[in-house]
Amino acid sequence: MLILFGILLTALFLLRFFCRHFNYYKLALRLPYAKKAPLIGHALNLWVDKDELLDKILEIIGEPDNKRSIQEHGVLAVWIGPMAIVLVHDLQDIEQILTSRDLTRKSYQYKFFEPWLGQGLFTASGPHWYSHRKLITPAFHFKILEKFIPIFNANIDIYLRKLDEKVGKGSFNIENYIAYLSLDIIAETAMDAKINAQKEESPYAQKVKDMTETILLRGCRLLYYSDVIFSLSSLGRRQKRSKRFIDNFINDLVKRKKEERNRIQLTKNNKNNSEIDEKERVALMDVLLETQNRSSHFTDKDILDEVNTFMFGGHDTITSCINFTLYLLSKHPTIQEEVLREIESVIGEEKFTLSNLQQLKYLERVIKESLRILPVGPFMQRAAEKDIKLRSGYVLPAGCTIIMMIYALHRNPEYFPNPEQFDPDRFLPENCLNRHPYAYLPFSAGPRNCIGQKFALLEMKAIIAATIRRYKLLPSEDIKPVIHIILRSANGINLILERRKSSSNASNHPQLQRT
Ligand code: HEM
Repeated sequence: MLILFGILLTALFLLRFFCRHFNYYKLALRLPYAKKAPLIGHALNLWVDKDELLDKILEIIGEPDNKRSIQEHGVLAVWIGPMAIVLVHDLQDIEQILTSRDLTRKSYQYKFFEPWLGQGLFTASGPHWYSHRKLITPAFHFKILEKFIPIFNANIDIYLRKLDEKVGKGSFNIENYIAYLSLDIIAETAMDAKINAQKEESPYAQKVKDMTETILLRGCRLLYYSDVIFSLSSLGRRQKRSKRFIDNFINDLVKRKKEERNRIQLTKNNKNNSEIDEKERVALMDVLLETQNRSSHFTDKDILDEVNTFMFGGHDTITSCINFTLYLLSKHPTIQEEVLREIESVIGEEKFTLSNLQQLKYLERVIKESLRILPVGPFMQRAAEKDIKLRSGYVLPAGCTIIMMIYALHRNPEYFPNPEQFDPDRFLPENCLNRHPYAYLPFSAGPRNCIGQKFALLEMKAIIAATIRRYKLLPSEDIKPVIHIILRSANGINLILERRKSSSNASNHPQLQRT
């Protein structure tokens, strides 16, 4: 009797569930789909170690039937139990999604970032995101970015000293050298804080790494998708401790910054207060405080969320892209020498400035090509808020998760012939002329594109140029790309360094003399 009642209750529950989601299933079931076990779909295939996820997804879309379906229709639904995840490959569909006003909401998985980033730009949606995006955009103006170049220079000096110790010592993993350098730079540019991640064990840097790791691990364990189970788990408690530390650290900085700004305000009477002094040292946080002065809707919590967002968005991404580019240069000595020739002719042994970094056009093409082959954001996700009819006639139902396949998009031979070949000349102006603007999307596009891309390009140019100017990079071990939130290498970036003869010694190097 009890069993019969249980079966009836389950059937009623399922019936109610399918009735409520009738439209979703009606439309989702019409999409071309990757065939797999009934009911559970690909749930078991994607239940893999975090290092294998990229391979598994590529394996699914590489299966002959699925590949044909993607080429023919531009979309493929992968079922994970009752959930349809729609992989979108066609560049016109991707353009439609990225430019649609109804598709600015991020997918379910982004909620795992919320304990850290709150309602910062990366995670927010709707009117909150829209108004903040408008308020924060001026923070990335070249006038402000220019003030960051001395910060790049000073931190790069420390990095070069550290790397000097690796010359002549054989293969080593450069990954953490870049990671700590970019953390020092983003902490100083975003918060005006010297965290000295390169010099010593930095508790703040440790907590930031911890936060990223706990988010990654949560995403890999279905059980932890439940907020309750996660918050009771040891991983959830670890995340909470890191979050508390990070928030206290930033809130203290905000408090000190406000006091400092009040002091400065008292002493300058004749200046236009809404403008940032040309000579004044400025961090992204100052721009947020300036914004708060102008808009009473911008709260201290908003500042905390946005600073955390800058720290997240502006550190791992840059680290991964620089690491991949150095790796690719080590594998392509002729291109590496061309990069060196350009640095010698444009900058010589001088310090980096906004102007000379902007003139490194060949290096810019190298970085663009590196981001094509190894896009740091290989998949971009959205949650459909309304039904979306695609060019092919298929309809993505409201409620489904959409994954745009940037990794595959960048390998479309129609736009990038011989796609696995590393060839920076693909980005010569004449070669870009007739390319579809949505064929290459390392920073996304449309209203939710990367707000920090100009900042990123400048920093990456400075770090890569400083490295190549001083060392010849020799390859050591092939990388294994994996998705750990972003694309990175599972086995690190192992290289061999040789000091260049043309580069002057640390003692007479203009940058190194200052530290
Ligand atoms: C190589 C470096 C970088 C790459 C490849 C990159 C890539 C991206 C991509 C693909 C997105 C869109 C994500 C999505 O729609 O899900 C994005 C968004 C974003 N990025 Fe970056 N990024 C980089 C560096 C930076 C830096 C340096 C900052 C800040 C200092 C930054 C801040 C942001 C923010 C705040 C967003 C969210 C924008 C919005 O939704 O309005 N990024 N980035």
